[in-house]
Amino acid sequence: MSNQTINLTIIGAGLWGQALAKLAKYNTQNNVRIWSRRSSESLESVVQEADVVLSAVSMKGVRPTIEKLTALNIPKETIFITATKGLEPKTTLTPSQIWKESFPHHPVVVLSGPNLSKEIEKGLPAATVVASDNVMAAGKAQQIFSSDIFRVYFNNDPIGTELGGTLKNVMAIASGVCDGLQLGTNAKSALLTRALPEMIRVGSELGASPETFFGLSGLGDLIATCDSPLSRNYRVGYGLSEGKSLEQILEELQSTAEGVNTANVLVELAKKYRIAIPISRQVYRLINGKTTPQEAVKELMARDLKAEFDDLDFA
Ligand SMILES: NC(=O)C1=CN([C@@H]2O[C@H](COP(=O)(O)OP(=O)(O)OC[C@H]3O[C@@H](n4cnc5c(N)ncnc54)[C@H](O)[C@@H]3O)[C@@H](O)[C@H]2O)C=CC1
Ligand SMILES: O=C(CO)COP(=O)(O)O
Repeated sequence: MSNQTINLTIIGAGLWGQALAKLAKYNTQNNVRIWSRRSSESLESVVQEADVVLSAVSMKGVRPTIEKLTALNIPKETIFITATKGLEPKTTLTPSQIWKESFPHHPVVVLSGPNLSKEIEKGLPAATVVASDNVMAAGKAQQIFSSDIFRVYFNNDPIGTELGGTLKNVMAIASGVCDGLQLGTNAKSALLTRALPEMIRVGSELGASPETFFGLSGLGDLIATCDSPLSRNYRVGYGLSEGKSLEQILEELQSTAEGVNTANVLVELAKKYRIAIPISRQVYRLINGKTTPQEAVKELMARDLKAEFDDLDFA
């Protein structure tokens, strides 16, 4: 691995932006700056010299951040890394699609994996994926973050990698409900197993490779988020199972739970492309007050009987 200094600017000083800054600083050859809306420095001053700009803002911050950056004169060699897990409500685009649309001549890399920020902050070992159609850019992202506490894999399916991390947030809400209602290990296992083909159906329709969902950013993040009270999305589901309102849960959370917005956008996408999303649909109904946790479980159990693999095409 080269010892060349890399100038990295991280935009977004939330939980994930700070954890990623810590990982990047762990490798002392990186020169790391972190910027947020509340920073005293101008955005221009922190991106001017950057080789790589990483965005770790929440979904609602992606478009405003990009609008600020497009007003600046950023050299086209600058690599953008997006670490946001969400879908844009108006356009249903993923963050990397928005970055690519706004910066068509820049390399864009997706970073996603089973990476609960609290564990990363403690220095516990973890792995992630960087995905891009630009191999050199992905290699640079790998170089920035790889260390003896963080193992970084590469793939060339940015959309699949991004959708794994995005769609599992909706499943984490369902999983929190499952645990909160004490439905047992069999139910939880069935839920997570059926969540994966649902995610793959959506991904395939949007141009992702099915295989990607069996990797760290898909199955890996599904396991991490659906089985940990450290996940905010899981906590949303758990709270709903206790009869709390979504408003109360989000007020108590004081943090980002992307699965709520993602479920709403996903239902629109599913309608447009006619994709079956039974689990996500129940999550959507639940967060919008159209069903109760108990009713949602009943409806999932009462669906028409079908073959286990009739809707997946791995060819
Ligand atoms: N915390 C975690 O464990 C992980 C989070 N992520 C993803 O990273 C993203 C950020 O998550 P967190 O840092 O945990 O959330 P957070 O709530 O701690 O921070 C959100 C960040 O987005 C910024 N932001 C929000 N609205 C904005 C706007 N309109 N303009 C500019 N900036 C805005 C905030 O200033 C803040 O820096 C989310 O998409 C999340 O799914 C991904 C992997 C792990
Ligand atoms: O994406 C995450 C872990 O990979 C973080 O999950 P939450 O956003 O549910 O906390």
